This record gives sequence, structure tokens and C-alpha cells, in this order.
Amino acid sequence: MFVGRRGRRRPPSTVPDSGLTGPVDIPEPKQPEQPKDLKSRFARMKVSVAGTVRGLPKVTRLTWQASPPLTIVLTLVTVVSGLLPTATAYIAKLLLDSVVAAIQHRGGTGDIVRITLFQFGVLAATAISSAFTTIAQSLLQERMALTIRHQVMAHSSELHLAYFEGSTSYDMLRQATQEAPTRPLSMMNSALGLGRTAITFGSMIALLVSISPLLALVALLAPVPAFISQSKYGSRAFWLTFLMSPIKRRMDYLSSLVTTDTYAKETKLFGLGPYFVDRFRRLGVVSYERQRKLTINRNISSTSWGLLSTLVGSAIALYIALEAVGGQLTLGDLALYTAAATSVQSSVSGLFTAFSGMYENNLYLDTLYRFLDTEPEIVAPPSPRPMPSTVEGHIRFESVSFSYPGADEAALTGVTFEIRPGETIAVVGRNGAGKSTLFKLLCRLYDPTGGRILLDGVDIREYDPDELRTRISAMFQDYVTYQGTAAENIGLGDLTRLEDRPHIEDSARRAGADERIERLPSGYDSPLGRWFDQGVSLSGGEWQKIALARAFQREAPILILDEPTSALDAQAEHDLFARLRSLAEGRTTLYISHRFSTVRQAERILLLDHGKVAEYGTHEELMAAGAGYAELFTLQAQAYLDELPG
Ligand SMILES: Nc1ncnc2c1ncn2[C@@H]1O[C@H](COP(=O)(O)OP(=O)(O)OP(=O)(O)O)[C@@H](O)[C@H]1O
Repeated sequence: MFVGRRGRRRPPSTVPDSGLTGPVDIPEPKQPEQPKDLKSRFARMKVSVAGTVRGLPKVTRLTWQASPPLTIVLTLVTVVSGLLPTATAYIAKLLLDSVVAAIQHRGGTGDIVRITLFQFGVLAATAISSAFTTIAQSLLQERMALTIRHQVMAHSSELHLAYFEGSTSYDMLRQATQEAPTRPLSMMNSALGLGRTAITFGSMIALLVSISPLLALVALLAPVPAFISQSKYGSRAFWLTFLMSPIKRRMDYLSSLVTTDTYAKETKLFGLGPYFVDRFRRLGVVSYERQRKLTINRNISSTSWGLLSTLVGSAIALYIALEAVGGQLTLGDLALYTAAATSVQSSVSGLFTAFSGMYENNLYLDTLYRFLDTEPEIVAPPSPRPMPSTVEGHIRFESVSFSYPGADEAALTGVTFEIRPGETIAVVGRNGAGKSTLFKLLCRLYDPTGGRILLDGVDIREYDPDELRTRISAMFQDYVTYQGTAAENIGLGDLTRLEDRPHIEDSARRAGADERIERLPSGYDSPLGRWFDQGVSLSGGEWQKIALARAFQREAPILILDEPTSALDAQAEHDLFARLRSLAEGRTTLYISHRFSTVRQAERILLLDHGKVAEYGTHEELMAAGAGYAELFTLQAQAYLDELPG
């Protein structure tokens, strides 16, 4: 578990306002207008039936993957419990008939005892099968949730960086992690419910048809309206969840502003707590209102249509009772037929309910599958060029341009420069000039929209990106503070040496983090951060040294440091740069810094301006040129010189 040091940077969300100010509202869940005539309704039904049925094999595969034995148990129990209502009804008929026979002195009590025993067996089987169903379902629920979360995590770790920075794709990811783990089992349960009801239905329907085909037809048709209303609300519920996703996300964000340690200081100082709490409450009211309307409408509608079905059921019961009075049927027949009629009726509505449940779950699952089917955009070519065992670190940018997805302005335009192997380069420029973007492209977190980047003369896109990244060690501006021990925080920089304590200690020494770590209660084994256990809180600069140590942990031929000393004190910064020459020995090193005292120590300096290379050369060359770099350098130096006495 880890937390970013700074909030995520996101491109504009699909919802214009941020939720921090402005109207607290979300659009009504409006689905696209569709023609309402019978033919197009039927066509739509066909499409959704086909879609739902198509979703079934995937869910079956998922259930099977989660646990083959539990899937088998659940399926067997389903078949058995499908037959049990018919058996129960038939035994009730036998019992009633033998009681009547005994009363009329046509039979003995022996029959009654045998039938009762048999009845006990069936009732016990019903109880046992229901217990099995509960056990299998709850175990499967756990297993499936784990399987799906695992799949979602594994797939997320493969996806390209841009995916996480788009709000639409982020919503999809959110739904996949939150909703989807429970949906496949609901889908499976609905499907098994469908199977069970179909078995009950099949075994009962024959009986009903034999008394009156008309009766059978009435029982079949009565629950149809209830089904239609169910499926309509099912898809509305899905749309609502989808449209509420941004509002839920904003609520999560507001809640994190008040409940996360890193934000607490600022929210307290500015007195923002009550404001954020109130925003959260107001967003909550809107989201509750929407849910409430839907829940009430959905239930009123299905209950009303359900009453119609009950009315038909009672009419059937009356019809059969009158038939019995007329002497056409025995009392046992009456019981059997009544049970059969009710059962067929509830089976039909059960079939529809199960189907509409499948339909609704399928809509959610579609989101999961769409997420799992999203192809990572930055992948290895079909036959990647093998990475040479020794990378020299000769880097060349050739007319590299790049625009972030959805951004109007290019972050980099026609960037061309070259870094010789083992050279140390400082990248400077105003905020937003494109410095960090340059680093991200070199790590292949994004691909250039134009031009190419060469490593030792080869376009980096020809390599497997994972392989390429093993040759780069980096510290980003928004480095991660892992909630783990000090040793883990450093060791994660090179997983192959996670347990190599001497190497970890050496990395800490190189970053200047060793002294502080040694003073911690359990040294390198002290937990850092306060999320778990009793971790130690470090200062911003101390965290930065740990992040630096993590970068040094990996001994890669290319070293990238994005503002490595932004939080360090003057002494620590001086020490680091004094060491950097030996740390960078034999590696191509690039660092970004806004402090020109450190920048001038680089062999060459690259000045970026509005995404373009403005100047490139040694400190002396750029000073002699007397242009942008010289101006910025003098500006900063002047500020110090003014303070000097004399
Ligand atoms: N993830 C992103 N999505 C969209 N635009 C981005 C993203 N990251 C950066 N940008 C934009 O790209 C431009 C260059 O950003 P970059 O982070 O490279 O600047 P920088 O030179 O590193 O700035 P600083 O000195 O402030 O760190 C900026 O205008 C920024 O708004």
C-alpha cells in the first residue's frame, strides 16, 4: 500500500465543475430515446437476451476459475433443489389421498406412515440442499471477489500511464474494482436460479396442461408485465450508477481531504474542514435522492405488477376448487394442482426475475470486461530487439514532439539534442516548460507524438519497455512514500536486491539517508508512515532522501533525477551534489533543478522554453551567449549577491 506525495494530476474531468465549488448536482439518468412500438421493443429485447446469454460463458469460466469444486457443488444442488418442489407437491397429494382413503376405511395407516417418512426425507433434503447452497455461495463469493480483484490489479499494472490520467477510464477502473467483484456471482446465482426454476417449471407444467391448457397459458402470461418493469428498472439502475460515478469520486476525494494525514495540516489551517464536510454532505444528499427515487419507483412498479400475478393465482385456485366440489377431482388432486399452478406461476415470474437479474448484472460485467479488454498502449513490439548486456547510455532526441491526450497545447515541440555516454546533464526551464515530460518520454511512460528517441543508436520503441526500464533508475518529482520499513522503501528500487541489506545500506549512504535511518527505533527495520503499525513520521526532506536512496538502489546505466533536492536543506543539497560526480560515474545522468548553483555543476545544460530547446551547452558557453540561461543565472545569483556585505 502506498500513497503519492502529491495529489494526482488529472486532465479536465467529464463533469465540468470540480465539486469543490459550484452547483452540487448530477444529470438525471437519461437513456438514449428509443422507439416505443412493439416491433422495436421486441428487437431490443432480442438484443438484450442475446447479450445476456453471451455473457454467461464468460461468467461460468470466471466461476470455474475461482473454484471448480464449489462450482460443481452449486450446480448439483441447483438441479436437486429444482426437483424438490415437485416432489413435495406430489407427496402432499399422496398423503392427502391416503388420509381420505383411511377415513373412508379403504386403506390402513401403514401407507400414511411410509408417505410421511418419505415426506420427511424430501423436507430434510430441501433443508440440506439449501444449507449447501448457502455455504457454496458464500465461499464462492469470497473466491470470486479475490479472483476478480487479482485480475483487475494484474491488468492495471500492465496499463499505460495515460489510462490512469483520463477521468472516463478512471471511472471505468473504479467501477471494475468496486462493483464488479460481486457481480459475477450474482450473475451466476441468477443463471443457476434460472436453471433451478426451469427444472421445477418443466416438471410442474405437464400437470397443469393436463387439467387445462388455458389455465397453463394464463399462468404463463400473468408475470410478463412484472418482468418488463423489472428489466426497465434494472438498466436504469445501471445508468444511475454509471452517471453517479463522478459524484462518488468527488465525494471520495472530499472525504480523503479531511481524513488523510498529508492534507490535514492545510485543511486545518485554512479552516476548510467544515466546508469540505458540508460539500460532502450536499453531494451525498443529491446522490441519496437519486437512489431513493429509483428504489421506490422500482419497488412500487414491481409490486403493482406482482399483485396482478397474485390475482391470477387466486382465480386459478378458485377454478380448481370449484372443479373439486363438482367431483371431477380428488382432494389430493386438488392439493397437487393448486401447488402446481402456484408453482408454475411463481416459476415463470422466477424465470423472468432471474433473467432480468442476469441482464442487470451483465451490464456491470460489461464494464469489467471492457476494462479487462483494454489493451495497454505501450507494449513490446512483436519481436523486440534484445537489450545489449552493456548499455552505453548514449541518448539522442530527434525532433521529439509530444502532446498529452486531450491537451490543446503540445508539451514538447521538435526537441533535438544528444547526450554522450556517461555525461551529466542538467535540464532547466520555467514551470511547465516540459522538463518532467522529457523524462517521462525517456522512460517510455508515453510515446512521442512525433520524432524519436534513440538509446545507443536504437529507437527505444524497438525494445521491450519493461526491459528498457530496468536500465533506468529514476526519482520522480512526485515520488512515492511507501508505507513500509525503511529497508523496504529503499529495496523496492531493485526487486532483485530487496533482501540485500549491505547494498540497501550503501544506497542509503549515497543518498545521505543513512544517519537518520540509523537513529530510527529499529534502524532499517523501522516502519515508516502511519498507515499501519506504529510507523515513524519523517520530514519532507528525510522522505526525499529515502526516495533518492531507492533510485540509487538500482545500478542502471541511466540515472534520472527530477528535482532531487527540492526538499533538502542547503548542507544536504551541497553534499549530494558533491557526491553526484562519483555517484554518476559511468552513468548517463539527467537531473532537473531550479537551483543554478547545482545546475552549473553539470557538464552540459539544456534550457527548455515552452516545450522547445532554447539553449544547450556548458555553463561557460551559455553564460558567454548571454541569453536566457545567463539571464536566469544572473537573476538568481544577484539575489544572493545583494545580501552580501560590501
Ligand atoms: N498528465 C498530464 N496530462 C496533461 N497535461 C500535462 C500532464 N502533465 C503535464 N502536463 C502539461 O504539460 C506541460 C509540461 O509539463 P511538465 O510537467 O513537463 O513541466 P515541467 O517543466 O516539469 O514543470 P515544473 O518545473 O513545474 O515541474 C504543462 O503545461 C502541463 O500542464
